[in-house]
Amino acid sequence: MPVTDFEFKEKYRYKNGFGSYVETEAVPGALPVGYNSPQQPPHGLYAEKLSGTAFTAPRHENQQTWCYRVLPSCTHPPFEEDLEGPFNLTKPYSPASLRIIPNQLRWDPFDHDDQTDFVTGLRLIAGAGDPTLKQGIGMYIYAAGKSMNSHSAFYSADGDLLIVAQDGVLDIRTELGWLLVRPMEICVIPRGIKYQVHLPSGPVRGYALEIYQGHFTLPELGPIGSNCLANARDFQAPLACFSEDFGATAASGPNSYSITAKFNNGLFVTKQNHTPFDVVAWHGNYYPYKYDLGRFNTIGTISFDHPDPSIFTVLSAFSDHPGTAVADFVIFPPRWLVAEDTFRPPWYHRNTMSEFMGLIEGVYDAKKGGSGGFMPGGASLHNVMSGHGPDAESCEGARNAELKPMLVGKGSCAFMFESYLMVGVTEWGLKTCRKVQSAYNEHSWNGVKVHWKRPEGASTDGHLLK
Ligand SMILES: O=C(O)Cc1cc(O)ccc1O
Ligand SMILES: [Fe+2]
Repeated sequence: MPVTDFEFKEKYRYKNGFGSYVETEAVPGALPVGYNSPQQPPHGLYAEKLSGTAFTAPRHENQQTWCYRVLPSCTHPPFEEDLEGPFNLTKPYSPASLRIIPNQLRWDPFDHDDQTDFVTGLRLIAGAGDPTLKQGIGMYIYAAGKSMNSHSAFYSADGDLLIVAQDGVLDIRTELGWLLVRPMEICVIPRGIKYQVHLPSGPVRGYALEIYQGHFTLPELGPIGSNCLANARDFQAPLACFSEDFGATAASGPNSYSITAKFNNGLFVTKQNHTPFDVVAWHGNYYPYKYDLGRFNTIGTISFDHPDPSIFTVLSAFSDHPGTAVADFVIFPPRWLVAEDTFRPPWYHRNTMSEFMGLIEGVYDAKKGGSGGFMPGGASLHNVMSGHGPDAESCEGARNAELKPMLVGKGSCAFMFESYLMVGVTEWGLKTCRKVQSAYNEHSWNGVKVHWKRPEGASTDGHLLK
């Protein structure tokens, strides 16, 4: 069900629609009419264009936003590399530092951290490819106990970041307006857009997926038709919202704003004497957005067999090869299972894609919950062609279950980042976090029983006895 318990605030008004062209102004008349870059934009604002695709990208892919702001973004001294910063990567970042292994991995819930904010609490756990080539993905765990300083902002030049709120509320101020993201909600912050994360309800923990290439889109619906899964109207874009604090009049003195850029998975910092949240109006189709996973219209079989999990795709980042995703964001929400004469949990499988999973809340139907199991705030990784499937207990339960209509996953939601890329794990993911469950394989699958009964007349070497 959709998340409904929110306190209405003027700042949480949104424009609905996925990939829509949005126009929003916090002050009437701030958007120039007809022009993008008039000689003198209204109210003494500067026009600044933010591109999300190459200028010459085909129309159906082209993404850009025109911002009308107090000062342009270039007005700051050079960046300096934050070598002491807490970001958990080797410096400079190299894809070669990732451990690319076939082992099935599962992590206990990741620790909360009172000392970090959203940026210092962001940990790369796994990934593939290279931000400098604009190819690949990064998967993150975040844990933060403090709001970001009100004079700071963060952006990533590496890609678009999809944030999955697992525990605690994120109140995100972006250059283009505010997004409130609660557990069971997600948001996407596109490459380059600056933001500041506040924690109105205390500590937070969650997951994030960065795509170094392309953008997230809605999956094709094929014969499903024009509705279902994530409907376009349920995606929400912020409205323009700005502060005034700049130059000699800056309330907090010179260069008191710090801007942190994630650039090739390193952090770089600059200072400036004006707030980056000074966009009074904007228009375009390149903007951050949020989505309430409770609005996902889940579909499934009403006859038999377990369909592919692609029916649960919320967002997909397409590769150049149709149907093969750089990354799919897939959820497993509560749903009715009615399949007859069917092994209802996920089948045992080996997948040409890699599967990173997390649990937002509840219990996942194919895995034990509780201590040592798959727990909210934990994760698992089943890399390319690494066999996996229900643990022994879930398997026996499913083989022997009475197959009446059953609601699975009530109060639960697992998700998957599925990618056609082979994924490597960072040092933090394998060691430093100290959450890897060393007995994952043994506990899950050692107890998988042999049910094979050799039919009368069959030999033990596969040949029929004459
Ligand atoms: O491995 C998993 O649990 C995820 C998954 C779920 C499903 O219903 C089918 C295939 C699949 O990989
Ligand atoms: Fe799987």
